[in-house]
Amino acid sequence: MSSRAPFALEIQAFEAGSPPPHALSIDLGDRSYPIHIGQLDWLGCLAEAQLGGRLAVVISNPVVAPLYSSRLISALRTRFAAVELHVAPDGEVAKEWSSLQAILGKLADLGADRDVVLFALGGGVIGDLTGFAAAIYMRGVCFVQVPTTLLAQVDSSVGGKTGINLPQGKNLVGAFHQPQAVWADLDVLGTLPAREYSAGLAEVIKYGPVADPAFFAWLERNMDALMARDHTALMTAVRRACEIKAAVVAADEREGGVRAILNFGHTFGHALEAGLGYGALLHGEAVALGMLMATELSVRALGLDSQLLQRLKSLLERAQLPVRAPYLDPERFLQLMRGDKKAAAGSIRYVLIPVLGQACLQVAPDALALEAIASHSASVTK
Ligand SMILES: NC(=O)c1ccc[n+]([C@@H]2O[C@H](COP(=O)([O-])OP(=O)(O)OC[C@H]3O[C@@H](n4cnc5c(N)ncnc54)[C@H](O)[C@@H]3O)[C@@H](O)[C@H]2O)c1
Ligand SMILES: O=C(O)C(=O)C[C@@H](O)[C@H](O)[C@H](O)COP(=O)(O)O
Ligand SMILES: [Zn+2]
Repeated sequence: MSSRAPFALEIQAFEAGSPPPHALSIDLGDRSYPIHIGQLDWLGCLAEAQLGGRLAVVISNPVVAPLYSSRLISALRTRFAAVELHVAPDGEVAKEWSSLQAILGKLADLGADRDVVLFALGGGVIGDLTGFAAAIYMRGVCFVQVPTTLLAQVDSSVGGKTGINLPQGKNLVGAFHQPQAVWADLDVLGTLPAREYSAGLAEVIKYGPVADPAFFAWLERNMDALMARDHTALMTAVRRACEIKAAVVAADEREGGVRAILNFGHTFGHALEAGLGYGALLHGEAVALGMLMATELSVRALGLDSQLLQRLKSLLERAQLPVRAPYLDPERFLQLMRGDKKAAAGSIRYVLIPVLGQACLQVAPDALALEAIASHSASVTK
């Protein structure tokens, strides 16, 4: 098997000790935008973004809207003549055509023109759905990400990947469309259920193996504080995750190369999500399992030191994430992975780890991939 060179990535060194500034910026030329992190004043963020006008539409869901929409709507009323709320269904199942159509229909019914601004108030599902609606309504309108899950704050709200699922695979329909700003208010995480919080930690952990050994070691030292939702630890983790994601996206917005490293664990994970039925596993849980499988494959195919596999497994366990996948028929698993967007010329390309902190995109024999899957899966349907 030919071995690919790891992607090169330049990121600022990780400094856990220094007090983090509360706003980052993602450098995309005239489409650059701020990522605000911390205890936020949404009015101030809005003023800084210089957003205002005739109509703002908040897109949320039945869980998040009762918690946070009135606070957001009050802030928006100071700068928009009209503010409307649209409540999409909750959960992964909402990332589909009917939810998208309902948003687009609502915008048209409201008489929204190209100056409308959408606000995605929710987790990654609401962010992906709202972003896609913003990308295609009147061929593109502005939107702001107001992420309310840990996963959305550390990953999905940044970088402009938007879209919906098909039964055949995750995120198979979508667009790259960058938001105007990201407002990651750590206070809203107080109401997040424990299982969802853990799912977010999976995407935090992801950044270590592919880009940042020092951050990985910091996570090992600070997982207990993170599990206790300690504010300082959380601030450091969210900020570092966004810093890495912003650097990767700025280097390769449309995933022609290095951006693929953010897909570590996702070839396996997305297959689990689609194969078991959307919502059976949370996205972060599927990514946790996928990272174990991809690391196992890296050991078997690239000779990665198996110590990393043990370290990763132990960190995932401490984050209360699953480390054994439910059974999925191996042929179905492979079939779903062949539909992954990174596949080329009929071959599945995996994000693998030749050495801690570096990643490459690599074809591997199906037999090895099946061994990696079997090593971290239940052997039969329960
Ligand atoms: N675009 C990207 O770059 C990107 C990156 C990672 C993941 N994703 C996508 O994100 C989705 C997963 O996102 P998620 O994990 O945020 O799931 P989610 O959006 O379904 O939110 C998880 C659950 O938490 C609830 N919730 C949200 N905020 C809450 C709060 N503050 N308090 C109480 N409950 C709250 C939601 O209603 C939901 O039930 C997947 O579809 C995944 O494919 C996209
Ligand atoms: O931003 C990216 O790039 C990512 O790959 C982040 C992933 O965590 C995320 O789940 C993303 O939605 C996956 O994208 P896809 O292109 O594999 O559908
Ligand atoms: Zn993901």
